[in-house]
Amino acid sequence: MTHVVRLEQVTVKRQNNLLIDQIDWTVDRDQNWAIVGRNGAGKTTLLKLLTGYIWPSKGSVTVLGETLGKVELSELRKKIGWISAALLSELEQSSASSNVLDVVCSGYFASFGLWKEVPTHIRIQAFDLLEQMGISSLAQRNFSVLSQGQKQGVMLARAWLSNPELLILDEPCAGLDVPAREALLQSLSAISQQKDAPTMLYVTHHIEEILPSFQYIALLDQGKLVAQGLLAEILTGATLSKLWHLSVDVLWRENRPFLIPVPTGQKI
Ligand SMILES: Nc1ncnc2c1ncn2[C@@H]1O[C@H](COP(=O)(O)OP(=O)(O)OP(=O)(O)O)[C@@H](O)[C@H]1O
Repeated sequence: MTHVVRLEQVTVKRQNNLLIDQIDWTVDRDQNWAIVGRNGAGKTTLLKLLTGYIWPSKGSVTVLGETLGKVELSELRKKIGWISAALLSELEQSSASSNVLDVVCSGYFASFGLWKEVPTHIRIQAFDLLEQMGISSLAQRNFSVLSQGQKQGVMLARAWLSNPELLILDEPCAGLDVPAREALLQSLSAISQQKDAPTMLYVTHHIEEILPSFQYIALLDQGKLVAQGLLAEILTGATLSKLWHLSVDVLWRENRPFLIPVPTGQKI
């Protein structure tokens, strides 16, 4: 079986700091992973490694069967959808005067802005996706005037349209209120249930965002992968308390985890 992601003994060192420390990690096609760790743990660095925006100091990185260093990155990136604060700020700069439908359609070309004629069937597909997400009324609105939650939804539709094999979500619900968060998660859940759904990697600080379709988790601490495997086994009060140096418990409802700080709030 071709692995979607395979990291072997990967280390990233910058100015004597170990950003990533000897990580071994394999993601298979039918696995969706949550990635959790404290601020500065190395989560975004790990994601940037997968798309070739950061180069390892040691070790090998293979993504969608291609070893980085031996592949044309622009071709590889066309197969990867990415939602992050960095992408949002790129879109805000490049698409300030574009309407929402055009921003979604730019996902088809993996470009910022539209430089080519969009085929009619792609426009229809883009509109259908917006409709499926309940935001088609925004289609003709200028992207720059959207609220944070609306922009996040448009980014997801843009990534969805590009039909990626790997979908990377770096804190996609940051700054969203609860209804906007749940709407975005519902769309994500719909994507995960499609035939040929992409493999998803989801970075978050909020475990209640981890949907039942995410069955695996990687815990990062100071650049090290300190735990990885099945969510049900790893996501416990004990492991999170150790990771965060804070007493917490995990409560499960409807197959979703919720964080409960232990009342004393004592540091462990
Ligand atoms: N080019 C660089 N040179 C030196 N240090 C860097 C560089 N890029 C990132 N770092 C450091 O690497 C560490 C990991 O950063 P990263 O952005 O991956 O963390 P994160 O887990 O995504 O954090 P957050 O949850 O706050 O977004 C941080 O301490 C950061 O300051």
